[in-house]
Amino acid sequence: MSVTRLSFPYGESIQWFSPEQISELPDSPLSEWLLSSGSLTQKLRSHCTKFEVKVLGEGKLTPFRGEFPAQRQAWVREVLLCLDDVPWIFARTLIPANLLEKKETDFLTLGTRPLGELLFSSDDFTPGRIEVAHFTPCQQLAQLTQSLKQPVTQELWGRRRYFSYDGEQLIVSETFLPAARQLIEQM
Ligand SMILES: C=C(O[C@@H]1C=C(C(=O)O)C=C[C@H]1O)C(=O)O
Repeated sequence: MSVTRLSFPYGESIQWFSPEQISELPDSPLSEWLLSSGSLTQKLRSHCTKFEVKVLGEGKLTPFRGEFPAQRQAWVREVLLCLDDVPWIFARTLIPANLLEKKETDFLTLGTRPLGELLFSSDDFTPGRIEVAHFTPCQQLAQLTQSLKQPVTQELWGRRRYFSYDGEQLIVSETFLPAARQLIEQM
């Protein structure tokens, strides 16, 4: 898998909705994956022999318009979650400066360990509501799927979750790549 770090960030500005606002969620089992409340990492691990986090990039960036209104800058982490060498999830996490300061070592030394191991390993972080999105990637993310040899033939589904910690919030968004949707729909 040849992905150039030169293109980080890959994320795009996406319109997120609460599930109730979406007239047609995808059929099950994809809808269950989208709305599942536990750790996505744990769910993914149970469907593969080899689970891998490939870090596409991390750094202090300006969020997209409307992505994190209260924050002018945030620590952004983008990764691919790969199952048996197949990229399933493009994940983009935004951590506000105040929260980064409180848990700096944890976040900055994460590396290829899944963020979920930090967020679900204690009661410190409280998962919030899930939002969903249904979109056609058009810029960097489209180039990324091409470079992964996963052409986008139908809109992608994604989900976004807030996690609260000591009065702060971080945002985790996860986009199901074409290969993931194909394999989930065969389950
Ligand atoms: C939030 C979780 O962590 C996963 C791992 C991520 C990472 O390592 O950056 C990002 C999003 C998640 O899919 C989870 O497991 O639910």
